[in-house]
Amino acid sequence: MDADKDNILEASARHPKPAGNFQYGTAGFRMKANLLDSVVFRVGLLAVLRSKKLNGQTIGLMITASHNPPEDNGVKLVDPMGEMLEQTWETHATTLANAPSDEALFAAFAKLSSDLKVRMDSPARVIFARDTRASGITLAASLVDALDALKAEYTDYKLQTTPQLHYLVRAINTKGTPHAYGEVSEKGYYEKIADGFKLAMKHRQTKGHVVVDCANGVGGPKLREMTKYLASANEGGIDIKVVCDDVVNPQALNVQCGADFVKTQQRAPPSSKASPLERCASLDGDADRLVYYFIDSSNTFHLLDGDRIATLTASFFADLGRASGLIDRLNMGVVQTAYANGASTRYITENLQLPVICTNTGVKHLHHAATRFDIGVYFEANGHGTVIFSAKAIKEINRHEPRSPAQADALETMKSLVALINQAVGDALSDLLLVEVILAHKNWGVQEWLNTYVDLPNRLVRVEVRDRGIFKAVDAERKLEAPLNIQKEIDDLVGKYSKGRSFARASGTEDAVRVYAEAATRGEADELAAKVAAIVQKYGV
Ligand SMILES: CC(=O)N[C@H]1[C@@H](OP(=O)(O)O)O[C@H](CO)[C@@H](O)[C@@H]1O
Ligand SMILES: [Mg+2]
Repeated sequence: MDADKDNILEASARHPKPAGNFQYGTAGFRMKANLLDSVVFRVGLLAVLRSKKLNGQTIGLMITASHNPPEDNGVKLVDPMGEMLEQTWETHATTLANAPSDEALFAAFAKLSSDLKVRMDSPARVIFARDTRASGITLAASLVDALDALKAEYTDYKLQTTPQLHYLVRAINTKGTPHAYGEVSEKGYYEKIADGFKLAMKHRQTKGHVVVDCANGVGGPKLREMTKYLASANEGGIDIKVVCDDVVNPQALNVQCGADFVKTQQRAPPSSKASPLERCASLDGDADRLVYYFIDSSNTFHLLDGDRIATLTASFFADLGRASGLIDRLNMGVVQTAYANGASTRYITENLQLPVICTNTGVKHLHHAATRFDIGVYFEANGHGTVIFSAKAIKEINRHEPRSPAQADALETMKSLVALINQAVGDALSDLLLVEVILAHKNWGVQEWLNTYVDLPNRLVRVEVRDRGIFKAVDAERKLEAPLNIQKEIDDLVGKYSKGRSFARASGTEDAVRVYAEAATRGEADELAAKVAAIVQKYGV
């Protein structure tokens, strides 16, 4: 520890902490890039500690601020199986990030390593990557300074999507085991997904092309790369038209395009030249979120968001379960948050007859709940999600003896989807191909997909209050237990609206309270949202 002490103190002096309080939030640390130097350095120290604690398993570190503006950046850690960092360690990250001086930082580091019984002579391995933000290169250098100070082994994977980094972490840590996830390289990532796609598309064909807006981020070059591993549509592959892929000008990132723009603005990027019924999709800045959309023959815009991807995917797996004869052996379910449109929840429970779990916001909560199913489909309405398979599901799928050619076909498709789907984390590129496979199997276009159910009109508003901390949510964030009496006022109001549903909760990523409302008509949804927002405002002064 003494040698570490000198090294940490010396290196930390090059990365002084600015004023302010930092918090490892829903998506790691995220803020203006010029405030992040010390944070990234310190998260690097924690990554080393985490790897040592786990006997040298590889930990991932991603430098990205996803859909935030170009001048922001962020950092998050990836655990050995490609999952998000274990929650108790988020607190440790926050502790290190806020140590007021180099000495205090070392003291906090030493205390953590002793409290957590980390063997400092264990090896430490870290891999890292970044999105296309201009600040990413300097921040990666701050990270390397931390890794060098503690003599950790590391690999810089440079530009990658967030899900690619998760893939690499999982592939490294499962290499040579019976659960080997795939070859440890970017090429291995494309090959695994493309092989799954090709198998799933046997005897099927995609209809026309899909236009993909890449938010002018890292998803652009990576999607182009992936297309090299896929055949064109007339050879059983897919025609992908990549747009909004300007990564030369970093200022263009997420501006007037990308999944967050499309979802929150409920419209196509202004640069879109889509014609009626043309299939369009948008990724976010680090390519872990995906939404689809189209304009119909009367030029009306329709969004096919995370709820739609969840319902489409769940219905397809239910079909495959029945067709393969595995339906009774595997339990299947969907995980959503309170932001899921009520019509989607109803469609899943009533039409698909599948259970739905509602969790707190943040994919780690959804992912965790989805592990309760053998085949768990989870998506946030904003387009972040995936499907995960239990060990039992994989075993059943691999050993089941089909009793007919139809069963064999369904089983083959299931196997190929296990390869195609990025089970470590929601992945826009893998989700895109998953949707394309399902549409091809169902022989559907976007209109048929939309026709499965009718969304309830809804409204999401942001309310700024003095202290959002006083709003304490319970029941998967659908109710407020504090301030006292606020929930009763909201309930009384909601009761007056046909198909009314509304809730308020403090955002985990922004200094605001979010209010969501849905009702039978657009006018009522807007009115309900405005009135609940007024209640929040009243309690928030
Ligand atoms: C309503 C909404 O879209 N909330 C987002 C947003 O969380 P908030 O806690 O609502 O700020 O950011 C999270 C992280 O990116 C994402 O997981 C979540 O879905
Ligand atoms: Mg993202």
